[in-house]
Parts: sequence; C-alpha cells; structure tokens
Amino acid sequence: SFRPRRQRKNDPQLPPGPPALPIIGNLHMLGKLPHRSLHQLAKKYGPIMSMRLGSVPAIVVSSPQAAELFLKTHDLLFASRPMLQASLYISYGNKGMGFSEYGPYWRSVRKLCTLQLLSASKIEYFAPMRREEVGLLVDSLKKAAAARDVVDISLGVGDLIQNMTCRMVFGEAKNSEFDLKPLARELLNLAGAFNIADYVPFLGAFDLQAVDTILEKIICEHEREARWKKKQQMKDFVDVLLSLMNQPMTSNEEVLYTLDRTHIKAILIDMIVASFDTSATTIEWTLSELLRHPAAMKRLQDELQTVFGLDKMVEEKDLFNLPYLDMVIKESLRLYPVGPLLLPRNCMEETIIDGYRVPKNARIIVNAWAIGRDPNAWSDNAEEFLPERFADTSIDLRGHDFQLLPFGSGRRGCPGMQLGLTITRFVLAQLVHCFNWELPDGVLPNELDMSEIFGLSMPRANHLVAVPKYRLRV
Ligand code: HEM
Repeated sequence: SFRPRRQRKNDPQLPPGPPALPIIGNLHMLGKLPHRSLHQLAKKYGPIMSMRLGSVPAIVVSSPQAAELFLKTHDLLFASRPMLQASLYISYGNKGMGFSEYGPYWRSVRKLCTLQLLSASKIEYFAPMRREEVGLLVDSLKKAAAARDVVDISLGVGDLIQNMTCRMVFGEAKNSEFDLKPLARELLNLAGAFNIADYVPFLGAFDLQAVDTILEKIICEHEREARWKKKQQMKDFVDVLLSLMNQPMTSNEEVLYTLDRTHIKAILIDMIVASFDTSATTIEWTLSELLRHPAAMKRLQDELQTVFGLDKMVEEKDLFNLPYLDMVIKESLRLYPVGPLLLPRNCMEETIIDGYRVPKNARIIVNAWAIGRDPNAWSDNAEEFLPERFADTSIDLRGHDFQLLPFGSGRRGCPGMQLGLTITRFVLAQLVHCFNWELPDGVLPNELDMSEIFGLSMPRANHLVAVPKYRLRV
C-alpha cells in the first residue's frame, strides 16, 4: 500500500536496544569481552537489537532465526563489509577480499582466491608440508614426554599453525633476513582492534611502511627465483599470485583492473590475517575441553585407534568417516566460535526485517557466541561441552544450519573453511592419538581455567599447559 515518505508514528521503528549516550553511543557497554556483554544485552532487548557504536548504528543478531533472516533470506543486502579506516589502511585501500565492499571488485578477488589459493587441490598440495610440520611438533613433544616436562600447548600449536601459514603463503616460515611471524602478529593486532568499532587509538603505532618493505622484498625474491629457475610448478601463494600479475581481472566479461603488486600484497595480508590464529585457537579450545572431559578424550582416542592402531601416526588422508572427531570439533566451535564478531557486515539499503527498520550502512554483528548458547536451539545444557548432542542430528557447521555458524554463512561466509577444518582435524587428531595428556600437578579437570580474551580470534586468556605421555609403539 502507498505510504507518504515522512516518518509516521506507525512506521517501522529501529529494533529495541539500550539507550545510547551522546558521541560514544553504546561503546561503553561493550567491555573487554563484547560477545558476552552483547549476549547479556540481547537477553534483555531481544535477538534483533539495535545499538550505536560511536555514531554508527549497529544491529546485533543473537538467535538462529534472526541470523537466518540476515544471512539467508536477505543475504544480498548484507553481503558487504563496513568501510573502516583501519581496514583501508592495512589493505592498500581495500584491495583485498575480507574487508572489501560488496560488488564486482570483491567478487573477482574472492573468485581468484577461492579458485587459485583455497581450492581442494591447493589444500591437498600442501598436505606434505603440514605432515612435516606436525611431525616436528610431535618429535619435540616426545622429548618433553620422556623428560616428564610440562608443555605449553597454546604456544606449541600456535607456532605450528603460524609456520604452516607462512610456508603456504611465502614458501618458508623464516626468511634468511627476517622472521615473518612478528609481521603477521602485528597485522593481526591491528585487525583485531577494529572489528567492532572504527576506533583505533594506536593506529599511529602501526608501521605499514615496514610491512610493505618486507612484502616487497619477499615478492622480489620470488620473482628472482622464478626467473632463475624458470619455476614451472606453482609453489606458494606468492608464486601463484605472481603468475597472474598484469592479467586483466574480469567480472561478467567486463575488465575491472589488472592485477598489480598492491593487489597481490593486499591479498597476501588478507590470507595471513584470516588464517594465522583461527585454526590454532580452535585446536587450543578443543584440547582444553577434552582435558576437562576425560571420557570424551578416551572416546576420541578409541575412535582414532580403530583406524590407525597404536603402531601408526595419524595420516590426514585417512581422517574421513570419524564421526566422533567431527562431533568434538562441532561442539568446540559451537562454544568457542573463534571469529564471533570477526568481520561485521554492512547493510547496503534501508530495509525492514521482522517488522523493524534497519538503516542503510548499519553495521550488522552476528553474535555466533550467543547463538551457540541459545537454550531454545541447544536446550538447557547449552553451556556444557557435550559432543554427543550431535549424535542423531544432521546439524552441520557449513552455514546451512543457523544455530551453528562458526564460519558465517552465505556468499560472504568463510572461503577458508575447508582449509581451516583440514588443519584443525589433522593437528587435533595427531595430538590426541600420539599422547595421553595430563594436567600439571594438582589441577583437577574441572578446575581448568577457561576464560577467553577478545580479539580477531578468541583465544584462551591463559595458555593451556599439560604433561604429554607418548602412547604409540613407534
Ligand atoms: C577454524 C578456522 C576458521 C574459522 C572458524 C573462520 C571463520 C570465519 C568467519 C566467521 C568469517 C566471517 C564470515 C561471514 O561474514 O559470514 C570468515 C571470513 C573469512 N575467512 Fe575464515 N575462518 C577460519 C579459517 C580461515 C582460513 C584458514 C582462511 C584462509 C586463508 C580464511 C579466510 C577467510 C577470509 C578471506 C574471509 C573473508 C571473506 C569475505 O569477506 O569475503 N579463514 N572466517
């Protein structure tokens, strides 16, 4: 029916939400753990809640039904990301994928990454590298086991994933001239700081020039090598992207740009920021819960033992058809979505959702942490780690079931999901299969501290430490 344009009393209103202060809006309510604060607020104001982050309107989504409305029913309207000062800054003016606005440019970069860097065949190509890196960690843990040492699992797993990421992206974990990891760490700190509000007081401390210099060196080295060795076979991400340099990038036949060095650098930064911590954090939380639940640990070890026996280490290619492993990982990602507010969406056009007005350019925050704890979706034991809850369900984590959204959903969902899951399954299975794990002196399973800190991923506040005992016969 026809309506005059002027706002009327009966016109759709913003969703309910807490009162906002001048200038800062509701920023002061986020606290140190925004996913928890927003969860509490949503209990009062509902699963579609409106807030103001500084001057920016934000809509916080906290139930599976609401998430489906935003990520499926109206997917296209919310397939963009907000233009944040900091993201412009670290991605050479939004030339990457993760922070770019929806449109032909983003589509073409996303296609490039999905087909050339994150495809099933690329994932498989790096399997020997992952096997080697995990082997090194197992060796060092074996030594610690022999000496009855307490080991820092968070540190060990974090290092492992970082080495894997650097080898995949740059071809090596340590360059002869510099360690690549501090570079990635710095990018991550920056990206983590702005993922809710465009409010980054320490931006000045971040030295993009230094990052650019290092990336430039790495690219030059790869170019030199490619020329000398006439390298035929693609190796790391830098090689793949260089092989596409100066090629016209198209969308629907239209040439949008030619891939140049800035595009390549921005894509490399994206890949590092998105994959540097996420898998490590998932593994860290899963092992923590398994240490707290010895029966679940035993059941998983038994399942792996039926496939690999006690004479063999875990092989990545034989990790299919292990239902309990899958249930454990799902349960862990339900309770600890490592990118809860990882990348906010942006509303492209004013729209009406569930009777509420959602303004253009509102920031959409899907609180996967709250959704994973919604008692309507998960019953009253939602706070418990109970992998068995998935036993007779088809609930999946790929973004089709809106009560479980660790990778987001829809056209903007995580393109690295397959890679992340492959790494997580392999590393977790190996550590559980090769070792029995005990908490250090005096710590009982139910006393293990489980607090988190907020960042781009959501890691443990205190490192997980435990004593490994080697359990294989090889
Ligand atoms: C367990 C590991 C991982 C988890 C839980 C995870 C989770 C997520 C989530 C929640 C999003 C936001 C999705 C949305 O807005 O709907 C995302 C986006 C993204 N992830 Fe992952 N991720 C993981 C691993 C990876 C890996 C290994 C890569 C590969 C480099 C990767 C690359 C990306 C990129 C590029 C985006 C942005 C996509 C876009 O905006 O178009 N992720 N991820």
